[in-house]
Amino acid sequence: MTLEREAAANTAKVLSEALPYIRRYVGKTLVIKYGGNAMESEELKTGFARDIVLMKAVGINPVVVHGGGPQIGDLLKRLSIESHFIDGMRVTDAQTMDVVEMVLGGQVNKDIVNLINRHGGSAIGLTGKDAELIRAKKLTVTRQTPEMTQPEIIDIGHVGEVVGINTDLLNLLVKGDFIPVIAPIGVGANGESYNINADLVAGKVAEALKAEKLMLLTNIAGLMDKTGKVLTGLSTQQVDDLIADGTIYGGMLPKIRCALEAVQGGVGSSLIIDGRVPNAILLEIFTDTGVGTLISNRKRP
Ligand SMILES: Nc1ncnc2c1ncn2[C@@H]1O[C@H](COP(=O)(O)OP(=O)(O)O)[C@@H](O)[C@H]1O
Ligand SMILES: CC(=O)N[C@@H](CCC(=O)OP(=O)(O)O)C(=O)O
Repeated sequence: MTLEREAAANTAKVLSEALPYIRRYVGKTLVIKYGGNAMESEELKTGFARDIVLMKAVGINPVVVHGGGPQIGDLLKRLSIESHFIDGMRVTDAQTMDVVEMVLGGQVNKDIVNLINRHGGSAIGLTGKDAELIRAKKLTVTRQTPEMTQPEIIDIGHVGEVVGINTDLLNLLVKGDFIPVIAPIGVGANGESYNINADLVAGKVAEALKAEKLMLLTNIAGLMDKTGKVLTGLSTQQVDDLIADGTIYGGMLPKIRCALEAVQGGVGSSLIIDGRVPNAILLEIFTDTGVGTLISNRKRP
């Protein structure tokens, strides 16, 4: 067999092997959260866009929620505005909120939409303000140390939590074969803007759409223990213990919480996977070699 013929035979084999996986997910909705850290190169972004277009082409319905923490950080730095985080959430004053809205709703959202469309998809970019897609209220953060008799309330500014998702809009777009690309900006009862952690938005969107899967693409192999081993199949209690002993901190806190909550709220399974691996989404959906942290009521199929 010539080399060309051998390569073609391999391609045909790979496609054929994907058939049972494609059949399993046809017509199902998958919510994919694309973290700002997993957008670190043009090559990765292009690969992500192609994976999303391929999913749609075989009849699966991807809904994308994106982050952009590092990109917000870059512009804040250029503007000499300092920012800091509490429990993985950016403390957001009015000035920072303007920057968040510009970067997430403008630069990052349109960049992803453009990439998907250039590769043959029909992506529509939205923030939570479009048709009130993400209704939100101010997030209350509390902190308690062993010395304190009661928890103190910490004001982290214009940071929100999701109150409701406009599923009519998303269902309409999905039915029309569009790919929604959502920036995690919420709108309050009086039209005010809220900065919401993108993982939390993805979890709530997945719950509201009763998605088959929530995939959280990040810049690490998964949720790891202190020795660096990727942990999978964790219960709420195990996660609570890992938070209490400091194994889970920072940006992983909202991620693992929303992965658990989504499954408790009816999503088939949640996954935390390494978005730096080329074709991470395809590996997870169309093969048995998916890796990362799986939270599910079922066993990995
Ligand atoms: N137990 C843990 N396992 C893996 N990563 C962890 C853990 N605890 C904290 N982290 C941190 O969480 C980060 C992922 O969160 P984040 O930076 O917010 O990603 P993203 O931008 O993809 O949402 C990791 O890069 C790591 O620094
Ligand atoms: C409240 C809060 O922290 N919001 C995030 C929103 C973006 C985000 O979540 O981006 P990643 O997924 O890339 O981390 C922020 O301001 O960075």
